[in-house]
Amino acid sequence: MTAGSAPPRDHPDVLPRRIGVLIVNLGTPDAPDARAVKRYLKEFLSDRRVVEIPPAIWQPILRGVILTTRPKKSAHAYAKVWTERGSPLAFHTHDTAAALKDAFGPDVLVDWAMRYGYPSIPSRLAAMKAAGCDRILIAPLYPQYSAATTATANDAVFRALGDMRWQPAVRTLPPYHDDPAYIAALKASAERHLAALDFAPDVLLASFHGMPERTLHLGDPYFCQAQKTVRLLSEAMGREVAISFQSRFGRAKWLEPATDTTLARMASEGVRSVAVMMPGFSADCLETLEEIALQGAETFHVNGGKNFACIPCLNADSEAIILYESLISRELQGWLNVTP
Ligand SMILES: C=CC1=C(C)c2cc3[nH]c(cc4nc(cc5[nH]c(cc1n2)c(C)c5CCC(=O)O)C(CCC(=O)O)=C4C)c(C)c3C=C
Ligand SMILES: [Fe+2]
Ligand SMILES: [Fe+2]
Repeated sequence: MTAGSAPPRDHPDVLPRRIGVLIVNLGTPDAPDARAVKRYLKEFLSDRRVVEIPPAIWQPILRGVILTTRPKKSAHAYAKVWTERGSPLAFHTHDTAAALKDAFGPDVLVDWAMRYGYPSIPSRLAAMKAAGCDRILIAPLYPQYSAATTATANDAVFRALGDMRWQPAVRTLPPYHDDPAYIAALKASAERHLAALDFAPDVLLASFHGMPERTLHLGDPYFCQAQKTVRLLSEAMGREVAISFQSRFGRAKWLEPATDTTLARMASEGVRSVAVMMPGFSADCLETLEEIALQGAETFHVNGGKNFACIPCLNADSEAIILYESLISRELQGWLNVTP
């Protein structure tokens, strides 16, 4: 084709060039029932980045034991936190993308996808490409890097690119566990919610999703990044922040101290009031709303604690949107002339 001439009639459409930002979160069942939870758990727990046991050993356990017992139990837990808008993790992630829609100007499309379930990563990447995005920033919303979260989201993106003749250029958002904008967002959100309580907590506890302890020794930086987040937050807030790890799964040793035993111990040692925040979760979900806000409160109370508060995740609150605008505009530098 020569300059100025029209493309030949069989030439593929060339759309105006745009930039995509794809926010990625973990994924959640379609409904709070055993069938949907089973489908979700099968996909999630078959991911070799999540359960690092050889498939020949793990798949019979997964199919024969876990998927025959856990879906019913988990569906019951999901039912307690399900809303008119569906799963909290899904609607908060949707709302985050919606709030960022116009943040980077008309040439930047912001969308969201889930690593497991819907909307899927391949489908949203295809939609971005169809809308003319030739450069895409993948933003896995995990402040602390883990192979079980960040890496598997990026793997799914790169697998989808493997099927494309004309790939977009891709960047991935690095972990932001020690980014001043993240620490500032956590501090502002925690202080706003603490100020609204009718008690002043003796202890502020930061509860992170756990991981098998083995992953730390294999080189996963998650544990150390969580520790650093808490140290920086504690310095920024000018108060002690305790740390613990929740959501233990399976029989292996997980990172410690565990949140449930920490809450029980604190209450039995005379701590009267506690506020729990979950800085590793970008959005409220089953693990924060059921495991902490409901079960955690019960554990604290039955062991003698009096006041318990669960601080919401950043979700799509103003602190979160300021944070993501800062992180994303920095990553778009060179693609777009924006100031972080
Ligand atoms: C080996 C099992 C698991 C690992 C490793 C793991 C790591 C991990 N998970 C999150 C974030 C979330 N996990 C959520 C739910 C969830 N997690 C596991 C297991 C492991 N997670 C299970 C089996 C479940 C499903 C619920 C249940 O049956 O208990 C969620 C919530 C999803 C929702 O629908 O609300 C999130 C979010 C992180 C950040 C992480 C490692 C750092
Ligand atoms: Fe999990
Ligand atoms: Fe759980």
